Amino acid sequence: MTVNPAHTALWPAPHASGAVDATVHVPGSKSVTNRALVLAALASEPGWLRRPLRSRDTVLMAEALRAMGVEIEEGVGPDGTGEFWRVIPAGLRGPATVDVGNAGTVMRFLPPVATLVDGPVRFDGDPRSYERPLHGVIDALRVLGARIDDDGRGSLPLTVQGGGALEGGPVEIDASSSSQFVSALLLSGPRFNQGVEVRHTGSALPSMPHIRMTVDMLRAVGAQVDTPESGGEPNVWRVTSGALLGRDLTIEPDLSNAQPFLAAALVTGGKVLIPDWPSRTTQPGDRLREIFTEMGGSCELTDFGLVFTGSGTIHGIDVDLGEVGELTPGIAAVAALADSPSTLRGVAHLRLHETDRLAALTKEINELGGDVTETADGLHIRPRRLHGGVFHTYEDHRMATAGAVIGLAVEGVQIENVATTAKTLPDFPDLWTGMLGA
Ligand SMILES: O=C(O)C1=C[C@@H](OP(=O)(O)O)[C@@H](O)[C@H](O)C1
Ligand SMILES: C=C(OP(=O)(O)O)C(=O)O
Repeated sequence: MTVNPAHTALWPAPHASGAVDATVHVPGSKSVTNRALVLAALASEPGWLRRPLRSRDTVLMAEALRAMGVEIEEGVGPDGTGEFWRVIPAGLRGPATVDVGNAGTVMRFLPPVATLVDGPVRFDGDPRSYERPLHGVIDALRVLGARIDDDGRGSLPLTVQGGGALEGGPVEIDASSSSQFVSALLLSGPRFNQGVEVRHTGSALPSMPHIRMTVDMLRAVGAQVDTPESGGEPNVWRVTSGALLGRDLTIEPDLSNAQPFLAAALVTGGKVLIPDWPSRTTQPGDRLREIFTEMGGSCELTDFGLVFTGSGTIHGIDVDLGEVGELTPGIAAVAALADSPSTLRGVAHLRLHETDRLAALTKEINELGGDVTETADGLHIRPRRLHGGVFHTYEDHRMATAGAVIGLAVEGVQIENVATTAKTLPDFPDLWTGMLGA
């Protein structure tokens, strides 16, 4: 096997010489871009995505849809409106091959789409994608009428034998390992003959804001969705069969990718402006306004965006992150630099994310001299004086950005494979050094 030199390269994380004072334009949301691509591909007329995120996860999604017959034109709009993708739906056809990389959104959102394809669709991806849970989607699709060939482990690689249509109807799943199981079934639900009714039967469902994002975006393209919040039964979502509209959607900045920049303000006692921070959003990153305020900063949502200011002091926090699990690595990094201990709870499912994030954070922070212990569902972090060293990233974009946050305060931190940030934020190294005025 050849080793990609980018994976072993070390990036010296810049150390902040003073308080940051910067405006950072954060590219579009991964979660919104990939939902918008799927919904536009399933619509009955063309649609537009403006300022889509262009990163490994979203390019994989676009390529996969193209492989199934969808046309996606790329261009640049007039007057600083940025890039756009014009999605032209077509009769979905196979045979097709889909590379999911290590994108949860691709590996979970597309098998339901593939049941609508006329022909087989083969799914494969990075080695880690074989380990990430997919059984909820596979088992549910079989109950709803799909034919899927896998090796019996309920995971990748697999082939969906698309029949051009799916019966749909009611299905029970345990989505406690990933909210994306629910989102996946709902997104394609309008195109199933009987729509879909998803009943979650397991223990706590993580990442509820991401399910709300799915529901909001479905409704915005004309789908009828009944949810627990709209008076339905707890843990039951129902999508009615019907045509979807093509829309013109401007993608919000990725608020989870804004996290390291907000953390920089907190860690250096500085100030960061994130333009275009939405006043209303389903993105989990919006919770950072509250979490990082409790950890010592303050924020103001202005006409220009979110202004986040650090006070020079960082406090520990005791917080349940079950709803906003993808924020955990960045919060752990800040917590390791705080003036008191932290407990991060409700995130056992992070053991099956891009890497086992609880083990990775514990090992890497402790190797810099930290004192982190894993609990059954999270982390205890007791801040200690840290020293430089290599921060390994395990092909996890959020490990890389978490290491960069620590590097601001600790001299001599080197991030292994910073290029892994390309999963959702290929511009990270440039945005980071730009923020620091380097
Ligand atoms: O639907 C989505 O866009 C996401 C849902 C969450 O997944 P899990 O529920 O698997 O944590 C989140 O962590 C992931 O980054 C994006
Ligand atoms: C868990 C994440 O990604 P994925 O969409 O691959 O699940 C993440 O981005 O933190």
